[in-house]
Amino acid sequence: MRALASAPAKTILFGEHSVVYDEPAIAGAVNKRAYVEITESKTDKSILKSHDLNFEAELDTKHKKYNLKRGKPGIIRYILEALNKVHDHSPIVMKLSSNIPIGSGLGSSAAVTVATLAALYRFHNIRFNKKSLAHDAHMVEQAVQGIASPLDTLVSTYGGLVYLSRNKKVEHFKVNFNAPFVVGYTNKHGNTGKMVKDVRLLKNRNPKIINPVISAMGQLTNYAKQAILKRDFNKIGELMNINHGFLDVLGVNTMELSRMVYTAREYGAIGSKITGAGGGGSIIALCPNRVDEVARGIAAEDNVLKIRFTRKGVSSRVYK
Ligand SMILES: Nc1ncnc2c1ncn2[C@@H]1O[C@H](COP(=O)(O)OP(=O)(O)O)[C@@H](O)[C@H]1O
Ligand SMILES: C[C@@](O)(CCOP(=O)(O)O)CC(=O)O
Ligand SMILES: [Mg+2]
Repeated sequence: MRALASAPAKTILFGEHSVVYDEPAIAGAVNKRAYVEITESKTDKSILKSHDLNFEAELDTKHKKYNLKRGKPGIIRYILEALNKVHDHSPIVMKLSSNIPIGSGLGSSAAVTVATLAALYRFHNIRFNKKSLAHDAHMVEQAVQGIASPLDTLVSTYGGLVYLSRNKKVEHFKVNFNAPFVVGYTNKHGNTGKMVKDVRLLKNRNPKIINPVISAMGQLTNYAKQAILKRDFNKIGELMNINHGFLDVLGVNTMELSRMVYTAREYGAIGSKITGAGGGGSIIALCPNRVDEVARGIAAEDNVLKIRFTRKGVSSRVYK
């Protein structure tokens, strides 16, 4: 038997970090994906391989442990947590491929988690739907990171451009939002678990300052929702710039992220901000009629990712 699944990366337009404190957020699935294939193992060992991420590990699914043969271990924790939820510990071979920059604020952890769970459900012939899958994937991210909002796993499961409300209701934007965005990413990676914990510590030390900032980020996200519905790019850009300032206040900005954010504005972006957890990773810039200029400006020192929003969420199938 061979089970296959894939799930998209995402970019957060508004509300990263504040979404962890139940404020609303807006994020969209993008056309970069993680792919997982599961087959029965011909030996008594479970193996996880990734050519794209250049790692190979032997998995001990019973004890959530692994023996790394080569590469970096980080993302394996999400896979082991997913296996522990669903798998019966029979020996399998898992192959992971991905064209999502990892640890870059584009939700590779959520895409890998959603694709792994969907492939496992297919492999074991377990019924699932998007609601249950998004929920289980969120539980995996939470278990690995300690703190996580449901945003990334929801977007990776459902696809499309999504508004997540304060009470965790998902609204899908009906607009065809092919806005001219550029994503820039640096070679310095962030770690979501660490960034989210650092924000919590800052908030605990300075509640009277940070709590109002977090609620202002929620308010800003609600204004942004109206601006997106009206396709008011100037307003969206203005709100992105304010959101970036708030993320800086939360301490998740870095020299490289600042460089990309201000380079984008210098080359004509009407709004630019960190996207994702920060501490390294990516920025997103809104640049009507200036996409090529902004991309060239960022590429002088960092990397540019050509992304398009996609309606395509998780997809999976099985061959018997
Ligand atoms: N080259 C790599 N190979 C395997 N895992 C990695 C590699 N680089 C980073 N990781 C891990 O991948 C995970 C990325 O998740 P996260 O920090 O949420 O970022 P994102 O979801 O934005 O990509 C982290 O657990 C990190 O340790
Ligand atoms: C910072 C946060 O809001 C988004 C993290 O996204 P990413 O893992 O950096 O792609 C955390 C969360 O929502 O769980
Ligand atoms: Mg992540």
